[in-house]
Amino acid sequence: MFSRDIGIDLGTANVLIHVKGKGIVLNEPSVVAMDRNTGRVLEVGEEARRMVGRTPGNIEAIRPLKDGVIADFDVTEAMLRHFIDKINVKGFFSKPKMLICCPTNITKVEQKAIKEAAEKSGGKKVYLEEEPKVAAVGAGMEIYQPSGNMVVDIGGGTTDVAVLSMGNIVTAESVKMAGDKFDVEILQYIKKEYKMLIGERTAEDIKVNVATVWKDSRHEQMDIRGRDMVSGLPRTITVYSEEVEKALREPAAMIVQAAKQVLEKTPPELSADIIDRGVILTGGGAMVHGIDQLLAEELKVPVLLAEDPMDCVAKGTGIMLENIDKIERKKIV
Ligand SMILES: Nc1ncnc2c1ncn2[C@@H]1O[C@H](COP(=O)(O)OP(=O)(O)OP(=O)(O)O)[C@@H](O)[C@H]1O
Repeated sequence: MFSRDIGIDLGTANVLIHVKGKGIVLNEPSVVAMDRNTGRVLEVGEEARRMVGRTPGNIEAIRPLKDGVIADFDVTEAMLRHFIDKINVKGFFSKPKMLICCPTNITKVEQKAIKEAAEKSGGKKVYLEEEPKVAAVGAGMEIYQPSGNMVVDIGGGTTDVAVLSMGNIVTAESVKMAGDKFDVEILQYIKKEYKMLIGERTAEDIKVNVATVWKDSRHEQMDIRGRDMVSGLPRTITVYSEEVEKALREPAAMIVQAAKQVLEKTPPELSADIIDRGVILTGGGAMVHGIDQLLAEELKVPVLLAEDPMDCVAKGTGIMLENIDKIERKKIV
């Protein structure tokens, strides 16, 4: 019977859902707005994100997955079910297979609960897969060959670095430093340097429009608004690429360090392949200006940004589900 298998990138910053034959059908921030008094979920996704930093006392906008781990399991489960229900799985002809890609560091108990939540939402068979592997597949790497492929997946909460060969991870590292932490560093820099408080959204705007992690490669400026810590009044200042580059030096160095550690542990034959093929960057954090140049300089290997880096995991789930199909069909024959 016609089936529409579903792949889910359950990320710290965003949730993406890929449906076989349709492509990516949902892409929303991993945010849930709740009533603090009743515990009731008010909004999920984009609507909830608009509320971050702008809610009255009784409403809270939560990111249930923080730093690449599940900070609030019940809310994560509610969010997952909301998104699956939104794409109306129950309206599909047959119950779909689901492949979910969740943070690398979650516990066995959490894995089981995520599987159960997906099954309850209409999944026939639910698989969980490791994020860097799926990201590499989604970026078009031939990870099933006996050769070394290196991927650096810079998400919202974590950066996962992995060398893969013959379909499996050979060496890997995961650090809690990625796109969202860059926002926090920028926020803290503005606080320290200008004695001004800004919101998460403003910090992210600075990261996207002004920041760079590669010295002298970007010369932008932006007027930003916040609250003066001394007078308590609204204030506007101008920030420049050069100062943000300095503020992001340390966090960027942590990502470089994780990649170096992986290369140091990689068997020499696979290292040779990586020199030929280059390192592929995936995840939204990989779009931070200059990170490809910084890594290329530090690792002494070519570094390439994947096409649509934020979509790699979701696309990868689609490709992997087709492979599962092929394996299962072979078993039947
Ligand atoms: N143009 C851009 N420039 C810089 N950063 C960006 C850009 N677009 C998105 N980002 C950042 O990408 C991050 C989100 O990436 P992504 O959606 O891949 O994370 P995730 O998969 O949800 O997280 P994780 O892998 O940690 O679970 C956010 O920090 C966001 O600010």
